[in-house]
Formats: sequence, structure tokens, C-alpha cells
Amino acid sequence: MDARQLKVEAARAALAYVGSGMRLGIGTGTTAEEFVRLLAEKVATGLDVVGVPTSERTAALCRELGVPLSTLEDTPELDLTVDGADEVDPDLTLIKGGGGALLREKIVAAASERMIVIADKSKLVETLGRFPLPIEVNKFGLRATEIAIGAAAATLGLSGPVTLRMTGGQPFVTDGGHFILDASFGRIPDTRALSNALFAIPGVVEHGLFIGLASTAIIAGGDGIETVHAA
Ligand SMILES: O=C[C@H](O)[C@H](O)[C@H](O)COP(=O)(O)O
Repeated sequence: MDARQLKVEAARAALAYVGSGMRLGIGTGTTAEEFVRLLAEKVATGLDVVGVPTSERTAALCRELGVPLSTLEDTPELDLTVDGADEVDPDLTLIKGGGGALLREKIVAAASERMIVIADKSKLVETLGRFPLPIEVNKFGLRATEIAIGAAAATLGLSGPVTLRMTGGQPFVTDGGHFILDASFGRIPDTRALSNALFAIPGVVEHGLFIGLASTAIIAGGDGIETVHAA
């Protein structure tokens, strides 16, 4: 099975948790897109759900495929969010934000009773940090924020390049109008400590460590689906 098929299988397994009447948070990224496609097929045959998208990109796909949408303003409490991840550890702490949607994704996940992460097995790691940690920052004071992030990491014994995310020769701008710094600190043994240190920096809007948000992970591998529930 190729990587795309694994994403489809994880998305299909997540669909089993979706029932009529549900208010759904809908994630961003290539895996979440497979979920949207399968969800749209169910909607076409009568499944009655309303979705709150975590990005403009996901909203556009939902509109194209006929998945009914709401906003977090109109639907501030959600039953379930289904989203992908860049890395998943055994405690279901995640790194997210490879697609730049981490801020809305975290707001939507936090407004949901339950979050299911869908991923192929390559995303499963013992310790987070192989994937650079996306940090969403205010445009104002970018360089000062970058320096402060490096200094905060150093207090925890972490170091490595902190790079401004670019696209088409320009800085990548999030749906919220911010920049993203990708921090290659390597393995992050204490995610809570790094989260606290990053939040102490005024220019940091949000970071891609999702701690205590995912309740279930559905991991698709060549040998089948593994479902992991948070302790
Ligand atoms: O900002 C993007 C999201 O956090 C994605 O869910 C994450 O990057 C995983 O994306 P993909 O399913 O494309 O690997």
C-alpha cells in the first residue's frame, strides 16, 4: 500500500466515529483531505453533519464537495475533530503545523469534546522532534522573537536552526496573517517545558505541540490499522 492509500485507510477508519447530527472540526493537510473526501460521500447519501474547517484550504475543499460548513462563532462547541499530524508520540502528544494551519487547528481541537488523529505509520515516533516544530509568530519583531525562541530552547538544552518558512520566494503567511518559524531542535524530551517556554515569549502566537488534545490516534500501516487511545 502506498502512502496515499494508508492515509485513505486511516481516514476511512475515523469515519466510523462520525454519526448524524454531529458538529465536526475538520482538519487540514493531505490526510485530512482524504477524510473530507470520504465524509462528502457519506453526506451525499444522507449523513447529516456540520463542519468547522481549520483552514481556508479545507473550507474550499468542503465547499467544492458539498460538506455543510459552519464557523466556530456560530458553532462554538464541537463533538469531534478529525485531523492529521506531522508526528505522534506514544502519549498522543503531536507535532502539527506542517501545512501552516496549527493555530486554527488547535483552537478547533480545544473546542471539541474529542479529537481523533489520523496518520500513516511513518508519523509515529518514540520522541517528538524529528519533524521541525512549527511556531506561529507575529510579524512584528520577527528577529527578536526568533532570538528569544533560540534562547528559550537553550534553557532546556535544546538547540538548532530556527527558519522562517518561505513559499514562492516570500514568507509564508498563515490564515491568521502571521509568519511561521520552523524550529529544528531535534528530539524534545519535555514537550510541556518547551511549550511553557515558548508561550512566555510575547511574539509567539502558537506552537505546533498539541499536548493533551488528542483522545484517539488511528494509525494506518501495511499491516493494518492500529487505534491508540489516550491514557
Ligand atoms: O498545518 C497542517 C496540519 O497540522 C497537518 O495536519 C499536518 O501538517 C499533517 O499533514 P499531512 O496529513 O499532509 O501530512
